[in-house]
Amino acid sequence: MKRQAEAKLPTDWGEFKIIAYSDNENDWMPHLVMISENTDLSQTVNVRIHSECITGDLFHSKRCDCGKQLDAAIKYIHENGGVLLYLRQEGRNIGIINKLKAYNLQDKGLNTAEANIELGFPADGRDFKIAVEILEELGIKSINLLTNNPEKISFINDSSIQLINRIPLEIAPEKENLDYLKTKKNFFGHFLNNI
Ligand SMILES: Nc1nc2c(ncn2[C@@H]2O[C@H](COP(=O)(O)OP(=O)(O)OP(=O)(O)O)[C@@H](O)[C@H]2O)c(=O)[nH]1
Ligand SMILES: [Zn+2]
Repeated sequence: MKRQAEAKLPTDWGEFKIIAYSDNENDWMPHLVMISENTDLSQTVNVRIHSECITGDLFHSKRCDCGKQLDAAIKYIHENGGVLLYLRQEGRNIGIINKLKAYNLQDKGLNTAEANIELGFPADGRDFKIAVEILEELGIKSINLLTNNPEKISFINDSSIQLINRIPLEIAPEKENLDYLKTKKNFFGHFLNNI
């Protein structure tokens, strides 16, 4: 995992720097990092570790809360300083094709975890090793993490990175994603108070 390229990135939210990380300089899908201007990486840094969800992040799908979490995280990071890690872990690491197959199974009554298992995958195929590697490469030693996911918390707690605070990133449920959020809370143990 290496820093392959970086550039200034002005956005609707404000000024960021974007960095692409990959083993291979010709990788078309490198992990991406957005750093808000004036972020001091030697202090405790606000960090969002976001797993790619093209349907939610780009097409504003209502099946999940990913797109709204991404927008809220970028806004928070712009306002308070911080770093967004955009990890290419589409569909909790099963890829977009399998995620669409999982959606069909969910339409037949399976929940998000059961659908993954029915397709022969773990309920959640991610780990956050890459996130730790990237944070280390950036020289970050201490973070506040924007998440509701207890797995991310324990992964960071077992790493070289010091976790100071969890910043909740809870989105108001809608009827289309209520079952999805219930599974997040009841099966995966996410800290969700509005469900
Ligand atoms: N396999 C599968 N993946 C999904 C589904 N809905 C969303 N995802 C993926 O789930 C990932 C986001 O993970 P979530 O569990 O929603 O949230 P999280 O990032 O673990 O937790 P937070 O930090 O609180 O947001 C993205 O990669 C999405 O593409 C689904 O129904 N099936
Ligand atoms: Zn999503």
